[in-house]
Amino acid sequence: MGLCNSKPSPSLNSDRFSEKFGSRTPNGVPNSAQRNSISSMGGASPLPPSSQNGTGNPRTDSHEMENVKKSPLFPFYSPSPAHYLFSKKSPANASANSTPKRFFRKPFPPPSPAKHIRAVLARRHGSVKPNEASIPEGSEAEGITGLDKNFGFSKHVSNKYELGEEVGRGHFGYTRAARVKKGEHKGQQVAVKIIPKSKMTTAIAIEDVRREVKILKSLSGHSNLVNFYDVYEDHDNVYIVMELCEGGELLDRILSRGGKYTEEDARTVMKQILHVVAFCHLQGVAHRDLKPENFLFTSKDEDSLLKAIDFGLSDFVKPDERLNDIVGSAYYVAPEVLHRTYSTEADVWSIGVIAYILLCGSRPFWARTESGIFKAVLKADPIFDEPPWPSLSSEAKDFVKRLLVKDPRKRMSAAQALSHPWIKNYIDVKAPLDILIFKLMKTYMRSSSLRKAALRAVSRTLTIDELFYLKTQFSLLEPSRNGTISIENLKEALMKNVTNAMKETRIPDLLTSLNALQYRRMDFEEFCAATLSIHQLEALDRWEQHARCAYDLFEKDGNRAIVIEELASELGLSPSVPVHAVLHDWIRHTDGKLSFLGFVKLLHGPSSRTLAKPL
Ligand SMILES: Nc1ncnc2c1ncn2[C@@H]1O[C@H](COP(=O)(O)OP(=O)(O)OP(=O)(O)O)[C@@H](O)[C@H]1O
Ligand SMILES: [Ca+2]
Ligand SMILES: [Ca+2]
Repeated sequence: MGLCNSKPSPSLNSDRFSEKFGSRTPNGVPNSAQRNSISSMGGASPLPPSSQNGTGNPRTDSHEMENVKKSPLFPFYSPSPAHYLFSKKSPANASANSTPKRFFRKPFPPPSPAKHIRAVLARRHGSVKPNEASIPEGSEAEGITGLDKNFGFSKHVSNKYELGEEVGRGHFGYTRAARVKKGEHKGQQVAVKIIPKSKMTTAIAIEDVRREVKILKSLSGHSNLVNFYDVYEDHDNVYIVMELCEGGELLDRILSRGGKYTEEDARTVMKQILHVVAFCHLQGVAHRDLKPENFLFTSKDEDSLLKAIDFGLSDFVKPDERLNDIVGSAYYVAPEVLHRTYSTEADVWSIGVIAYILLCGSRPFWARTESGIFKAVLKADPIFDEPPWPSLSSEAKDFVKRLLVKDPRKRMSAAQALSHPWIKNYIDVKAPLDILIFKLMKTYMRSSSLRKAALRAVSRTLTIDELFYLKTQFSLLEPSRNGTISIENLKEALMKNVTNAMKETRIPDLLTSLNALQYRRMDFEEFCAATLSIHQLEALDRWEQHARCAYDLFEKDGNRAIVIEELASELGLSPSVPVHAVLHDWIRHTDGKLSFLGFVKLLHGPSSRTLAKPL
């Protein structure tokens, strides 16, 4: 292994530009209510009108950036609907010393509550008009005729729970603290998310609530996921009873630190987010609305546990399935979601946006309008050369960059991100099983022996960091004493993590495609070949070097003479492809063996799309 010694290129960044950027306010944080009401104050624009190009991308318009710099003071801006202007109650966590009208000195506006993509609001509420998403108190569930709003949940929430003060509010529901009135847990404090039925004006909206409950119920139990207790309904509302998290939203903590975390603190937060998201993905659940408002601390302590909440937009996704509805919150949405073909990788993008915000206090993709944000997400590269980035570690930058890769196949998985040097070199992490391993193994098992030999050559060029992740995953599969794994090991590892969600998404079906392992075992060397991701390696600067080294190794003991027709069938080309013209350069004319070009194409696996891809 590691014969070619390919190492990551040294960082070009240094600390010499280190600068504290971002003025702080003396008085602390606005809570959700104030954050929203600040946003509503005249809808203040963070940029002078002349400087807005609608993309939010400074690289697309350096003039815009100059204007931003010349006008350093921005009103704190959020385009979110101002719920509290329409609510009679103020939330319980309003604190007297928070600071409305704060001013930030930043090239981009700091984080604020994210607004859902319009399509999301439309599917829950029908057509969307300004402020429609705000939830009036005591609304009636008259709704649209013909919609069945009976969920079959228990009735009479007040028999068991005494509802208390409101602790938070989103676009779809509001949450109240409550006390258990009777039974084993009498006296215990809980949270009750109340979703008004009057807001469920479409069949999709009703289905979303049903799924929110189903997913929360089936995933409950992970230490970084809010615990589900009960669900009720009455004529007006659905009530989801869960663990009360008393430490507030991650967004509030980011703001209370002037919009920026130290690397060390950001790492602690990231570790917890990645853990719970890797768990969801292993179960086949995409959260689809990851943002700092949807992570809550259990207590006010600095080292409090962080919990994922709000599975209102989440969905089950089978291993080979792609989702296609545009959901989420604009600032956090992944490019492939906008292209309407995506899976769990989209959550990892959102985590990248959160990581970016934690480390520098600004959003990576910003514009005033929804379409402007989308344009930035699709086209713009986030800034990494403005303060504070030059003073942050090169590992931190690499970590964020590898989450914010536009091509989802090249993006790290959540479990992989936990093995990234920025995390694993500094804190102890018990890596979770990665669903990606099973998916890659499935493709490998279906590959021809020639492709397997090519992958094996690549596996021998992996760096220590890349091998670290594979070693951890291999050990989670509990190899026997002679260092090999069987289909039984794979099954047991999955079953250790099984929940009802995994049954729904038929994750265990992945094992059928690995059936060939019934008759043999796999050693670590083959495991590396089976589970390395060519797409991810391709995204690295040193890919060319990797591939050349691998080709040299392949030349020594994998390359053989091959005729064009055989190669065409290896690549799964359709008979309509003019193979002689297309594959001409893929075979070396001197000895009839695979050329470097042919080798790299072969690595991508059997697909006629291989033809279209540049090297
Ligand atoms: N278990 C809990 N403990 C304490 N507060 C909670 C809990 N669950 C939710 N909240 C508070 O209620 C707010 C709204 O809850 P939630 O995010 O589930 O609603 P939503 O309407 O689906 O939100 P969104 O607008 O993001 O879709 C949260 O941001 C949080 O402040
Ligand atoms: Ca929420
Ligand atoms: Ca929600």
